[in-house]
Amino acid sequence: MTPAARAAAAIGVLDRILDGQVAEVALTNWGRASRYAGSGDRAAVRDIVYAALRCRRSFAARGGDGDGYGLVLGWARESGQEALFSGEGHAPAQPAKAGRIPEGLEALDCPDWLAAPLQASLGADFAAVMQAMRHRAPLFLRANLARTTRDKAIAALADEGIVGQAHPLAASAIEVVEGGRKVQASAAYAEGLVELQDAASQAVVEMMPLRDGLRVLDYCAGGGGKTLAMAARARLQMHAHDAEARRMTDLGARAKRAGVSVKLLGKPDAAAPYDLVLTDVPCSGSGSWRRDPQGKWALTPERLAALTAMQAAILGQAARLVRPGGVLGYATCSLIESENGAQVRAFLAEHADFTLEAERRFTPLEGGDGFFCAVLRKTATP
Ligand SMILES: C[S@@+](CC[C@H](N)C(=O)[O-])C[C@H]1O[C@@H](n2cnc3c(N)ncnc32)[C@H](O)[C@@H]1O
Repeated sequence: MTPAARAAAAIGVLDRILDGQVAEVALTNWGRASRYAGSGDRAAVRDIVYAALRCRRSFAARGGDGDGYGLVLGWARESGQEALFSGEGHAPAQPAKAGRIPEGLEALDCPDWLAAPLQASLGADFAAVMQAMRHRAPLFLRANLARTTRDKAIAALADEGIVGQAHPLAASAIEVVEGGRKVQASAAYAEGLVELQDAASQAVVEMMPLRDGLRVLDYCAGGGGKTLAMAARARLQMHAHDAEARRMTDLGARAKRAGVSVKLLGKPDAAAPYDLVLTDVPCSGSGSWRRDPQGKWALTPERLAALTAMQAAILGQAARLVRPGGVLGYATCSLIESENGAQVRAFLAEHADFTLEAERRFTPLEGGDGFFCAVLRKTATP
């Protein structure tokens, strides 16, 4: 496919997404219907689609319209490729609208209602963080320290043409700078030497005070990213639970590949009390909008309020499962204060038997996704 035909394909995919399809579904459907498209074409179309979803507001301004055509034209204008819109062959039609240079929140691709809460949380970093969110996230791997060292994992990846560099956010973090598309087919991945995991997500796990022998529960395990990262750090009695058990379907196989043992629990209190309970709660996902840009535009004040209520309920339930003297970890991939520090302070106001031991916020300015993590200690006497 020519670059212009790829732009035209991206327009079609974006129109499906704007009609309500999930981005991944729309891309898969397009791929199935376009047998002529090679892997390079698919990757290029995907990149344009995701860029347009991340920068939906500013590209609509530049392209003169918020439909697929306008968004891809906005992308082409921002990246100096307007000549792709020639109307010749498979190229998109020549532009009829001039568009305009986006300004303020529009230029930052920030929904109006989110500016106040994000400015309140991020302060002087607000504009830089929103700018960073306009670009794709780096690809990070976690060296599985249960099986290898980070340096050996980097060497094993290099043997397969994948160039990785140690990243300062976490002792296990590797940033892939070349050959990222080969990772999932690599022997290093198949043998469990590395896992796909954001660097800040790894840093959150490093904040958990883990040591051999501890009885640990990952209360919101989902696919098990943090479960496996915790299990790799020490010889734990590791338990995983999720309200939607089907999310943990692959966790057994992933644990086996990683060489760690995890017990899946239908009921979180089945093995209580625990030395440490991690609650990686459902959240706005505002820290990972680079990877899931549809979430930025779909979030509403009502949804945010429902999420904060759910987070408070989960914290309260999980707190009861921690043994006296044990630890409750609280994590979100959010940059919004009501889900982070404010949530922890509200918990502490109601739970006099807990104290705050550590708290940290991560933003994309450090390279990884936006995250928040608090470590809460339960008093030793019940
Ligand atoms: C942010 S995701 C977890 C991601 C996972 N820890 C990881 O690192 O891959 C939040 C998870 O919480 C689960 N969840 C939602 N409500 C819950 C509840 N009341 N109790 C336990 N899990 C819940 C969701 O099903 C979802 O899988």
